[in-house]
Amino acid sequence: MLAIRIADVRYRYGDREALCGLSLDVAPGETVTVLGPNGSGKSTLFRLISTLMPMQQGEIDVFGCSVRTDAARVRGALGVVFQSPSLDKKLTVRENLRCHAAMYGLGGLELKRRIGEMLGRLKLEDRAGDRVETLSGGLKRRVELAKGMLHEPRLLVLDEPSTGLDPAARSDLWRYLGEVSEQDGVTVVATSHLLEEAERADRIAIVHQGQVVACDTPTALKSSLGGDAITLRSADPKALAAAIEEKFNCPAQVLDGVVRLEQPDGHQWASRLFEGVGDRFDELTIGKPTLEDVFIARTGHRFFAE
Ligand SMILES: Nc1ncnc2c1ncn2[C@@H]1O[C@H](COP(=O)(O)OP(=O)(O)OP(=O)(O)O)[C@@H](O)[C@H]1O
Repeated sequence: MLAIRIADVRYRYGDREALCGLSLDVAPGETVTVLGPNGSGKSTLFRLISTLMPMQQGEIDVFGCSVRTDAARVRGALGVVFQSPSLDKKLTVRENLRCHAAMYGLGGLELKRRIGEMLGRLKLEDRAGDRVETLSGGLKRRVELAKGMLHEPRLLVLDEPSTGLDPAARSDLWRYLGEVSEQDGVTVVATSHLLEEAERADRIAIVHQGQVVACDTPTALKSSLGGDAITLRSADPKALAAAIEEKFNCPAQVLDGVVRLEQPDGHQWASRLFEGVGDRFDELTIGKPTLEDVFIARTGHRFFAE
């Protein structure tokens, strides 16, 4: 049984279509990043999976339970970490965890055990009695995670979990997510608009304008481009692209004033380009394809220009 089955989901806010037939399957125990630029529909998808908004069209099942007809069971299987802080600043770390546990009917010795375990795993033991308002951003995120994991969910969904974290705290967060996935078999689905952190997951679902445009392991996505990414800067990029296409009979794309090609043998292409059209460009760069190159290849847009 799949951990999540998302089939042809559409969602509109008035005239604006935020999800346009989005489909994605997630297997139990996987970590998946839903990667997309601002406005691509990630938070809308997160809200639908976590039953915070009613579905309009399409289906979402969590461990076989429909978010439409079985929302209570879906919620029982889910741990949710929101983009905006959900902690009570005036309460201590332990008090926040206790309040959350009450909503799941947890109490007594079992609750004590779970709180102790979460505080230990997230290295929060010595801060358990501190008010949340006195904690750093990274520590607060760890408390959010402890809260999301307290009732031992089978699936953890996180909306932009590294918002406001510095690179070290972000790395800690992903190490922890890797641990819960490997040690506890928890399925992790996190939205992100950060290319570099998306690569920490087993698979990446790239979302553009409310649809999944590519979904695979980070390595497979990058190797799907089949070669090196070559970029050329020129005073007249359109004329340069036209000259390359005519001379070498290969596609050359102009994006944000830069000419781009993808070719399997970048270095040989560099000498060909210098010989053939060297007088038309000022700078040539060759690199292994990045996730941004994958995004450009699949959408025709730059990731951060959206
Ligand atoms: N409450 C709302 N009312 C109207 N339009 C909305 C609402 N929430 C989101 N939208 C629109 O739906 C589209 C998708 O937004 P969504 O927040 O799901 O994207 P996102 O990928 O999470 O973006 P971000 O990374 O900026 O959080 C956007 O065009 C957004 O403006």
